[in-house]
Amino acid sequence: MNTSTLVFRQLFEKTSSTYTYIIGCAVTRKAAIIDPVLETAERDAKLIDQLGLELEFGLNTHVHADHITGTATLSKIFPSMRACLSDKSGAKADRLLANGEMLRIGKLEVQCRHTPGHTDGCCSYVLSSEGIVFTGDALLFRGCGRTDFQQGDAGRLYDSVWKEILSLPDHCTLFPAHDYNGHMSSTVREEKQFNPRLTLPKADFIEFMANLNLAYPKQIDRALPANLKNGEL
Ligand SMILES: N[C@@H](CCC(=O)N[C@@H](CSS)C(=O)NCC(=O)O)C(=O)O
Repeated sequence: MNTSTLVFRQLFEKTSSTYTYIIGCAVTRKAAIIDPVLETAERDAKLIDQLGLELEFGLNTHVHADHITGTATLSKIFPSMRACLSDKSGAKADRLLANGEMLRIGKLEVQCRHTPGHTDGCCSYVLSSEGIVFTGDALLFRGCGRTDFQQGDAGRLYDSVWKEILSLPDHCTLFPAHDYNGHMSSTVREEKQFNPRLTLPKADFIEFMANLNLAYPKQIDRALPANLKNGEL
């Protein structure tokens, strides 16, 4: 991580175990927030102000099912912030991003890589110069996003994670949207070696994902309709 050009914070929302990230250019103070949560949006806005950052983008990795995004709240606090989602999300946002599209944040360049499978519209955000990837729910620490609702497709998830994330250099640091056991980050090298799901052959992965038997997220009924409208209640 090149700390001379990057301002970086990892924040946590405990009800949904969501990680929110602030990334900023240390030179120009331009910044983005990744996967903010409604309940902690004001906390994050205060930190952005205290760090002297100018919030340009609110980047959602996908239409979340387990919490309401904080991008609508942050747009009110920072009117020049543009809320972004994948152009395959089927949801409303200020800017819909194509696969491979680059965003400039001061001297930082962030690439949107589509990583569907958990949902159709999942994407990861890659800061190549810093060797950092925000994987959303596509790839979690020693795990991955579930594929049993919201257009979930285990075969598609397997292909997109291997093609768009695990093909990056081994040293890249991976920051997920959630962790339920206290882990905060991983690397491409570790997940290629130790991820118990993604290291399976594809057919076995598909069978494994079909038998996860997870309970539905508690907030799904309020989160999905709101998140299709950028978190507007
Ligand atoms: N208990 C939580 C929901 C937990 C959950 O389903 N997490 C999702 C990501 S949020 S849709 C997931 O993909 N989990 C994968 C896994 O293996 O845990 C709640 O009620 O919100």
